Amino acid sequence: MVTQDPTTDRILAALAAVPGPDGRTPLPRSDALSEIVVHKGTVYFAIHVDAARAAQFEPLRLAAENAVRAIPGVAGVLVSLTGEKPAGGEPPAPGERQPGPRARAATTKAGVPGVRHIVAVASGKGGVGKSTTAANLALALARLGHRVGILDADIYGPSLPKLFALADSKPEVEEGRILKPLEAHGLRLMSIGFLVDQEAAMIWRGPMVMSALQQMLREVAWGDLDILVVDMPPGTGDAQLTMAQTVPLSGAVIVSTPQDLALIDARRGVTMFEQVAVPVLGIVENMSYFICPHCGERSDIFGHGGARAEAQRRGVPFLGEIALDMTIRATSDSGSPVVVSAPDGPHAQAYLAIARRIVDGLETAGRPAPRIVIER
Ligand SMILES: Nc1ncnc2c1ncn2[C@@H]1O[C@H](COP(=O)(O)OP(=O)(O)OP(=O)(O)O)[C@@H](O)[C@H]1O
Repeated sequence: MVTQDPTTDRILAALAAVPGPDGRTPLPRSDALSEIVVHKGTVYFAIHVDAARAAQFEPLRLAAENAVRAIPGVAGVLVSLTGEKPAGGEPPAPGERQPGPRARAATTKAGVPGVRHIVAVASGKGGVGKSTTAANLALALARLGHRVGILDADIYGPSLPKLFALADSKPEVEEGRILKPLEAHGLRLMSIGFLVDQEAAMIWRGPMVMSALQQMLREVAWGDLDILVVDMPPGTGDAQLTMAQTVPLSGAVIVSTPQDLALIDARRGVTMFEQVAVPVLGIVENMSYFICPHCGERSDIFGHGGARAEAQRRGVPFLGEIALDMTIRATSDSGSPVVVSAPDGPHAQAYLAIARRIVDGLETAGRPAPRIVIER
């Protein structure tokens, strides 16, 4: 027998029996319901509520989930509460000003209990080696003795399952809807790639992506962590800006290659984090230079040093250089990044040096500004 996905109309009809956030208007008629996505029998949607009162709306989330679960043919339901209004929501009242990015950041960011620092690893454009860098830096931070987690926020192109050879692994549900992170090489890991089909995630739009991210951040039993590394989606568009605003980041690391074009994008990345008042911990130059495996001669294929100069220009720290080397690629492809597979080699040492600078940067960023006392 071939079962068909339940139709959106059938789901809306079921949800009509559930009062929305105001306690009266049926959910489909309130402006709180996101788009509904159905993929292989599983129904996904989000309910937009006041972020400051999110816990209060848990019964609403459960009621919506139960109503949809009762529809014949529904294999699973994933409903999330989000604090974000859907795009094109109510315009501000006359005379009312839209909050600027900083104000919005302040109203929507709540810390993640048990997690001391959240650090974004970002890049202005794709393919510069951001995920490889994030994974190796997380491993290097763990080698320095910190308790480290890594969250793959790249919903459209998750890399963690491959980087840690966990493509067939699924997280266990711990209690209620709290997920247990996977573990590898002493890190706790979560990725959308562990939870849903890549095809399903590809069709998600802004609010769905945000709700999935908030869930991976807040409905995962991260436990006590010193640092949670977030592998951000590449680019500096609206989705990245919203993430930078809503994730309570202690700081951001920008990955760039040395070419001019990549550096222009890296500059945009620095600007984006500065706009939302997230300290930029520094820039990493990846694929910085090449050492010939046969003759050992070094060549600066892309014109090495551009990121250092860019960091200087922007007044942000330069964190270090990582070589373009086949072992970095091959070890990542085989699920055992270079910091663990060649822990004494030069690449692992380079990542460790960068990790130390990140820790220093976090300490400085978290410290109150020094009080200057003028002695007479
Ligand atoms: N230093 C390096 N030396 C050699 N290969 C590298 C290096 N860094 C990354 N790579 C390789 O480059 C490719 C892209 O890397 P990665 O997936 O980390 O980039 P990304 O910036 O996260 O890309 P996207 O954001 O588009 O997913 C991978 O095949 C990776 O193994």
